[in-house]
Amino acid sequence: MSNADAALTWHCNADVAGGPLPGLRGTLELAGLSVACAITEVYAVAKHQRVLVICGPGNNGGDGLVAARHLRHFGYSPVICYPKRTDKPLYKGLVTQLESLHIPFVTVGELTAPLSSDYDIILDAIFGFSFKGTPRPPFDSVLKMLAVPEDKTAADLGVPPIVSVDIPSGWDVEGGDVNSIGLRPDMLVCSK
Ligand SMILES: NC(=O)C1=CN([C@@H]2O[C@H](COP(=O)(O)OP(=O)(O)OC[C@H]3O[C@@H](n4cnc5c(N)ncnc54)[C@H](OP(=O)(O)O)[C@@H]3O)[C@@H](O)[C@H]2O)[C@@H](O)CC1
Repeated sequence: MSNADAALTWHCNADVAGGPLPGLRGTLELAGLSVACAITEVYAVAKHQRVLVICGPGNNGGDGLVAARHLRHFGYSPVICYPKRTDKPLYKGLVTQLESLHIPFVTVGELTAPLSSDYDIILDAIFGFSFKGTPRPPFDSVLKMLAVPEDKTAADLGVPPIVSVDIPSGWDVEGGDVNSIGLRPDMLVCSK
């Protein structure tokens, strides 16, 4: 059994450690762990160690914060961009856990093109099913860095493989890429 499988089994096993965590904390933990496990299956740490985790202001961002912690435990080197934080205790706790693991945080201004020079994978945890309208700052400029127009390739633009949580960020949950954001993830991790 891999470390990722062991972690997922532990989380889902109601007989250990009092069982799964309740409420939003529990769902974030399970979602984030599942995302990290999915990444280990597809992007081996030996070739994809440097992971940029971009977290939005809602629960999609929370999935990303949890995934970053597990990725670190699985041997990856995550770096987090979390430009719009909340004061909610659950989220402050997630950030404290990441800081205690010495996982670096970067600002949007510190992200420079081409991203492939600094990162092997991007984890897109910016927006999920509650995204509405057109992206507002600072996420509009982040999404532009991740966009790959139809007539270009990610390699042309130096955009690393993108793993999106639940929905490609900037896409409408029903209508798709109605704003022509151009974010085209290589992998989507979502719950059924
Ligand atoms: N059962 C569950 O709930 C579970 C949910 N889970 C995960 O959570 C995700 C849903 O989470 P969510 O509902 O918190 O919303 P999410 O998509 O993260 O974004 C909301 C934030 O985005 C912002 N925002 C919106 N539009 C914007 C714009 N145009 N430009 C800029 N900002 C904009 C908006 O800001 P506001 O409009 O309030 O100012 C708000 O702060 C879901 O997809 C899944 O991944 C799983 O963990 C497990 C169970």
